[in-house]
Amino acid sequence: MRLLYRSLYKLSSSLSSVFMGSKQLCKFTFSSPLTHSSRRQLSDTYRIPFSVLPSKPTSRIRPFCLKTNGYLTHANVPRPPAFLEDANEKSYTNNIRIIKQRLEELDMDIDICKPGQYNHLLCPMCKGGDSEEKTLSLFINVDWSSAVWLCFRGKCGWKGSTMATAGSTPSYETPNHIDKVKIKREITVESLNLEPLCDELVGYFAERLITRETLQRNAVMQKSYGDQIVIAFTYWRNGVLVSCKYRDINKKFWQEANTEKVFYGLDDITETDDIIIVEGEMDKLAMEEAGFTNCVSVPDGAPAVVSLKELPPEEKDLKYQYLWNCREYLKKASRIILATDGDNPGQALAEELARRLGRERCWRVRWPKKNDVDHFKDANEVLMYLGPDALKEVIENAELYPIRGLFSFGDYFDEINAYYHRTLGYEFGVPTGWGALNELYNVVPGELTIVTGVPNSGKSEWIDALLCNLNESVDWKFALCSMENKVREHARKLLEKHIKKPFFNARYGGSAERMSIEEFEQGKQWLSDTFYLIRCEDDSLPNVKWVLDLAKAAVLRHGVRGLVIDPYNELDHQRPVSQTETEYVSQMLTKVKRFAQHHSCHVWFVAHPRQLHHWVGGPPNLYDISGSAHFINKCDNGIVIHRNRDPEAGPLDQVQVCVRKVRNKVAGTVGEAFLLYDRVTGQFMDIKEPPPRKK
Ligand SMILES: Nc1ncnc2c1ncn2[C@@H]1O[C@H](COP(=O)(O)OP(=O)(O)OP(=O)(O)O)[C@@H](O)[C@H]1O
Repeated sequence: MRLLYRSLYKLSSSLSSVFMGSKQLCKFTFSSPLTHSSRRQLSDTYRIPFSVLPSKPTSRIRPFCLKTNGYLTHANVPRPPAFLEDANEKSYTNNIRIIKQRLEELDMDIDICKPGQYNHLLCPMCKGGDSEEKTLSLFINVDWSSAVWLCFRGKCGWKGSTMATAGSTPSYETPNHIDKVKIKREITVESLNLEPLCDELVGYFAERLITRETLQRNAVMQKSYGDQIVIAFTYWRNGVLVSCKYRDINKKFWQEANTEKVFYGLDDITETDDIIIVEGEMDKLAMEEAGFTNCVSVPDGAPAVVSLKELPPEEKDLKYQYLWNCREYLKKASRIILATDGDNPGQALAEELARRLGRERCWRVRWPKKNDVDHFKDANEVLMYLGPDALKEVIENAELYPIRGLFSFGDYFDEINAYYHRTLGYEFGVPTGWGALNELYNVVPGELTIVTGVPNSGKSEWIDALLCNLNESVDWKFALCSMENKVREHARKLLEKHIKKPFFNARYGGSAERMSIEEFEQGKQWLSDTFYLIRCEDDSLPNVKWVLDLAKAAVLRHGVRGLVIDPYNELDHQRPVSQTETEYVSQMLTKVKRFAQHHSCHVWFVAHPRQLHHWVGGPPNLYDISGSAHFINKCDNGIVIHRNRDPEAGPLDQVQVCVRKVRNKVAGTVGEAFLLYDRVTGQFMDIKEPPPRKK
């Protein structure tokens, strides 16, 4: 029996040591003198039926399989035999001391923990998430020989183990086994053999305008590696040395292994609302020379580019662990100035920091110009070349970190200046070519004009004439989506307006001479150079997106400045059943306007009025447009084209251009103008001075 217990104890010890390294189910066989039955009994009793680092928090983690609900009670935890306790009292006390120390080093609060049972603690990695639940399950062996833990919070899953063997270190990792977290070592200036800076190194810093006082306040030291001396930047937290980073003469950096990742200069931001973050220790020291001690440096430099991935959960955000480790310091800050390097990695770092700290409280700096092309790169360069006052000015002139979608007018000053000085072009709009409309309607790039009128009022003709005028005056080109027109007929109408002669010798031409073949050939070239046709080749109806995509191609490929969609009802307007026509029209017009604005392109959109029941021959109202009041609400300009059809009421060739809406007062105002329509050439003319018809 005594022998059996001795073997048991031996087994228990050997189990402990295997326990740490194995991720497998541990089963042990015994060498003689155990009998088969005692071996089975022992095997059953001392099997450790769980992986030390289980992939799932299942029942496999229950030691000794004695409990059905996953938790052990004092009563059913097997205890070592009493005489062994006596015999190993010293080792038992030693175990407690070591295990306690190891777990406390990992920030586990084990004062309330009992061995031989599952203890529920706040996980030092995830702090229990937002709810701050005690999600860490810690099991300490009854004899304090080892401990194992697992955080049951899905996002964390931190797990690990440690044992009381001298010289061993705890091991722990996240469920994916990729985020191996380094063990935090206790270090001191003495244990790292750090020494005060020698005069040569003080001189080296002096060349960079870093004074001895600044070096002393920041406890910059040195360390000897054989005959080489390197700079030691000491990292402190609450006055305790937590890490040390070295820099050799070749600007090579390395950090003390297994130490905590925190900001350099952390203790300088304990009480500050404003924090400056820089990219290197030298920059932190440079900031101090400019009068800013509320500055910290990142410990690891900058990433090459901004990650395109979603932000990882903080426990997996290993590159930026220092941010999370210093969260308490950063929480309080209301203004964080990101004074990272001006190069691409520096800017990528600023973006990564801003993503994590919240853009709304971040600011950024603009490094001054070095010459016509380059800017200074960082704080130390500015200090060295321009001095502390210039560096101070850089920080004082820090600007709000941009937030996508949130702007100030200041962001647009270039554009506003250009508008004021009229260097953009067409600020007042392009005159239509008809004096009668000069005060009422001018064509501004980026605006949307809705044109309506009863059928056959001459809407399409008027728009075509307008395009010809604009081409003549400012050489604009246009994309035409005119579904009702046959191409050849549309060509005829445009050519007649351009050449100012009828296309055919036909009835409508009267005595006017037909355009010559030369004029026709020249006109064809003009057509090709001026208009780009958006047409659906098959029978299906195009939708607005399709039209706008092609118009965009016409803008980029041919530089068109105007798009005509004539008429609206010839497009495909299928919409989801849940969407009303009003909602659809609103969204559709938003897309059209966005296109116009983005491409600085004027869009004319022809929309028919709904059936007018009691029409007495007058021009319709913009609100009569079939479909939705959004046509009038959303457009920049609303024009009704109307013509007199009653010989009693006035001349039949008179066309009324009713400008019913002008949003941009620079470009016009509401009012009416009358033009004459020349049926032979399709030209529209001012009434007072009709242009001579070419014979
Ligand atoms: N003031 C006018 N006097 C005589 N005929 C005109 C006048 N204005 C247009 N027309 C003629 O009316 C016809 C239709 O013109 P247009 O296609 O421009 O009208 P619309 O308003 O666009 O028609 P719809 O609403 O059917 O598309 C053309 O043959 C055109 O020559």
